[in-house]
Amino acid sequence: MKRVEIVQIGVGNVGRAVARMVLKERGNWLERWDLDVRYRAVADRSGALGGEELLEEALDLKERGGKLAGLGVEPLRYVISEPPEYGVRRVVLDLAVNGAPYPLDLQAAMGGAGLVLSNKGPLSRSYREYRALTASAGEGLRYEATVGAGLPVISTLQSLLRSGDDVYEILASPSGTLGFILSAVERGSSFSGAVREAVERHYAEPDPRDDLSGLDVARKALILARALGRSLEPEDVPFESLVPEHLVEVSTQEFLQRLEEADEAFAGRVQAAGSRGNVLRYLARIPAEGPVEVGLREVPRSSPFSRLSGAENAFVFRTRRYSELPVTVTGPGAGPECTASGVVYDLLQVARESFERSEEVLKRA
Ligand SMILES: NC(=O)C1=CN([C@@H]2O[C@H](COP(=O)(O)OP(=O)(O)OC[C@H]3O[C@@H](n4cnc5c(N)ncnc54)[C@H](OP(=O)(O)O)[C@@H]3O)[C@@H](O)[C@H]2O)C=CC1
Ligand SMILES: N[C@@H](CC=O)C(=O)O
Repeated sequence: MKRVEIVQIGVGNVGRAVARMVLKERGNWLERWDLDVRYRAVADRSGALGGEELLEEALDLKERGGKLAGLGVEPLRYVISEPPEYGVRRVVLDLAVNGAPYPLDLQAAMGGAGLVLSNKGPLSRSYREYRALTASAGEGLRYEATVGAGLPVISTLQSLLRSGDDVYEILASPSGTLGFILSAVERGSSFSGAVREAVERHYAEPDPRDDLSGLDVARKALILARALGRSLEPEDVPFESLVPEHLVEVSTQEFLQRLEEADEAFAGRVQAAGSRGNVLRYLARIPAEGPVEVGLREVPRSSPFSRLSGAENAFVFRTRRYSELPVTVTGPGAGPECTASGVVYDLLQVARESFERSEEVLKRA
């Protein structure tokens, strides 16, 4: 039997969907691949809860907004420092937000654990830190869910590059939240109502201003540019904010309460584009060379981007082999269930490949 233990950082909307999917599906993995997957620990900001005994209770507690500390936790760094039992493969799932777990991700990768990310933070720090993480984790790193949630975006890019194609540029509408808001306002919803709905559907980042400011799109563009082989720094990807100036500094709670103050101006921008026969979309252009562009664009109704609605994303890969008719990946690009699918697929790939690699080594020995 091939034994795998999960250390999961983050038990938020995505984290809970992942844990529930693993608990539901793992019986099939055991039957099909002899893969025995168990939780070593789940962690939130209050610490790490070990084992599986209280896992269901922990998921319910987090659903209600509680902290794992209430169930008894140890520091996450202790769990990461302690190696798994002999023969057990560890996979760390970083489903947290922003860059804080980076040192633990790095430590886990250096210790030989697999690393699966939905969190964009660890891959969008300085280029030096990016290289340290990707070099340490090697083939054990997967991050499909960081861009386009469960859509096969990173894997499509990697298969184009690995098969020897030249990717000239990626054009994308990569924000579920911004796509949802823009298409809702086009149909007559208010900006405030659309933002609140994106939050309720769990498309948005914990602070939706990380979506509205363009930061989340810039991070995705940086991840794609780096996957293309470009050694860019975060400041090489400037982005255009849609957050009203006077609501930048207030708390998240106050921002959500005062959203109505931005309704008129936002509707005005959408209507002005509409009167010219266009729509607004928040796009990213990631060329193989030259500046990466991220911002709000007015696109004609004939553009494939104008047809996107709700949390739909689109990624258009223009390459040497696909120059006239580009490769396009499109579908829902946000939401806990879709994101969990991407994470769970990566988890299985990392785990299975890790056992395959050691079987190869044994065969050669
Ligand atoms: N929602 C979506 O559609 C998608 C999300 N993602 C990415 O997935 C990640 C998770 O998103 P989501 O679940 O919606 O976010 P949530 O805010 O719902 O959950 C985040 C979780 O991470 C925990 N956390 C944050 N910082 C730390 C830390 N330093 N150490 C340990 N735990 C930490 C939080 O702990 P606590 O509960 O204590 O606050 C919380 O449990 C984000 O990075 C997001 O960008 C990617 C693709 C799509
Ligand atoms: N907040 C993000 C979630 C996925 O990365 C989005 O809206 O696209």
